[in-house]
Amino acid sequence: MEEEQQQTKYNIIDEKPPFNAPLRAQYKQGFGYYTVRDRLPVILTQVIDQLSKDKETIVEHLGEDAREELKQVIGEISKLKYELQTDKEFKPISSELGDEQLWNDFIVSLGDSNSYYSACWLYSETYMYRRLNNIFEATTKLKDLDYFLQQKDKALTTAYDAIAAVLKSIENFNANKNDKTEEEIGEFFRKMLKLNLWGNRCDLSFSGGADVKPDSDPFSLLDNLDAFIVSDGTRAVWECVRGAKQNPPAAVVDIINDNSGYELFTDLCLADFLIEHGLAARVNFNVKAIPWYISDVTPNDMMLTLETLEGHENALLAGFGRRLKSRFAEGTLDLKDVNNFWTSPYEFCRMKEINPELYEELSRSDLVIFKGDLNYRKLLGDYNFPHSTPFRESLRGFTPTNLCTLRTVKADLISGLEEGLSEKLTAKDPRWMTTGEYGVIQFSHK
Ligand SMILES: O=P(O)(O)OC[C@H]1O[C@](O)(CO)[C@@H](O)[C@@H]1O
Ligand SMILES: [Mn+2]
Repeated sequence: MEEEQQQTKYNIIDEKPPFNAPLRAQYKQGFGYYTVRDRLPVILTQVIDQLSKDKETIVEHLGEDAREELKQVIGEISKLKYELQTDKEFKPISSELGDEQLWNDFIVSLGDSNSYYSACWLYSETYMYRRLNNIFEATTKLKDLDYFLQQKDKALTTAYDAIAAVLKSIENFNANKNDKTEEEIGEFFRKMLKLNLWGNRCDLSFSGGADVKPDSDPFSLLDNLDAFIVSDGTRAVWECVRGAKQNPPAAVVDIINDNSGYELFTDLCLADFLIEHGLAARVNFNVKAIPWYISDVTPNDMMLTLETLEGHENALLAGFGRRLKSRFAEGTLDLKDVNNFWTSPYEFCRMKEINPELYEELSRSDLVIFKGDLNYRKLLGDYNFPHSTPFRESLRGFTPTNLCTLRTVKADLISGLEEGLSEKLTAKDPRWMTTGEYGVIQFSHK
C-alpha cells in the first residue's frame, strides 16, 4: 500500500511524538512507528520461519498431530501480522492463564484508540506478544511451546567467555571478603550495578533476533562506559542497600527481570553478591509467565540457565551454578510464582488499582530493581515526559518501596535528565535514545 495512502488511512502524523502525551505509533518520527511498521512484522516472520524450519523436530517431539497444528499456528500468525500491518482493532483473547478478563476489560477501556497505530505504543507492542502466545494456547500439542527458546539459548551459549571473565573478577573480590571494608564492598557493588546495566544491551527484540554477544571481559570496559550513563544513581542505590543492612541480614530485594542469557547471568551475580556480603537475607526473581519480547526470562529459562551453569565444563561456571542452586534450596534466592501483571499492558502507576496484592507484596521489600527498557517504559507508562522531569515525578505515584531502574535506552522516552543534556545528546546523535548505547541507573526512595 502506497505510503501516502497508509498515512491517511491510519492517520499517521509526520511529526515527532509530542511531549506530555502517551507515545503512539501514529507519529511517524517516533520509534513506535518504526517498531510497529518494521520491527514487529519481522519478529512475527522470524517465528513463522523458525517453526517451518523446526517442523520435523517438533513433530518428532510432540507427535504427528502437531503437524496439522503447526499449519494452523502459522496461518494464525500470518493473520496477526496482517492485522498489525493494516492497523486493525485489538481482538479479545480467550485464555486459561487467568488474565483473559484483565486483557478484555483493558481492550474495551481503550475506546476508539484500540488499534496498533492509534493506541499507546506500549499497549500495541504488548498486545501483539500476548496475542502471539494466545495462538499457541489455542492448540493442544503446541500449547507450551517456547517459540523464542532457540534464540534465548543462543544468548547464553554465546556468552561463556564474558561469563567466565566476570566470575573470575567476582571470585577474586570474594576471596578475602572478610578483609574488605564497607567502602570497598560499596565500590564493587556499584561496579556490579553497572555491569548489570550493560548486560541489558543483550536484548534480541531490539537486535531483531540477530545474536548479541557481550564483550569478552565486561568488567574491564566499565570505566570507559561511564560516559554513556546519562543519569547515574548508583550511589543512591548503594546508600539504600547499605542503609537496609542488618546483622543478621534481614533486607529483601526484588528483581523484576528482563532478558535471559547473559543479562540473567548478571542478575544472578548481583543477587549472589547481595547474599554473599550480608547485604540482604533474600533476593526474589520476578519473571514472565509466557514467552515475551523474544528474550524475556520465563521460569523454564531460569531452570535451564542454572542447569547449564552447574553442568558446564568450566570450573568457575560449574561452581557458580552449584552455589546458586544451594542458595535457591536454602531460600536466600527465590523464583517467585509468575504473576500475569508482568505480561499485562498496564503501566506500573496503575498496579495499585489493577493488582493491589502485587503492589502490597512489593511494598514489603526494601528495594525493587526494575530491569530493562520495557520495564522502564512501564514505569513511565510510555508517557513522553519532558526529559528533565524528575524521575520520581514521572512515576506518577508508583512508589511501593525504594526502587531503581537499570535500563539501556532503546526507546524515545526518558526522565530525570539534567536540564539541557537531552538536547546536547540529540545534537550529537538524533537517534541517541534508540541505539542502546546509553543507559540510566535511576533511584526513587519509598
Ligand atoms: O529487553 P528490553 O530492555 O525490555 O527491551 C525491549 C525492546 O522492546 C522495545 O521496547 C521496543 O521494541 C525496545 O524498546 C526494546 O528493544
Ligand atoms: Mn526484554
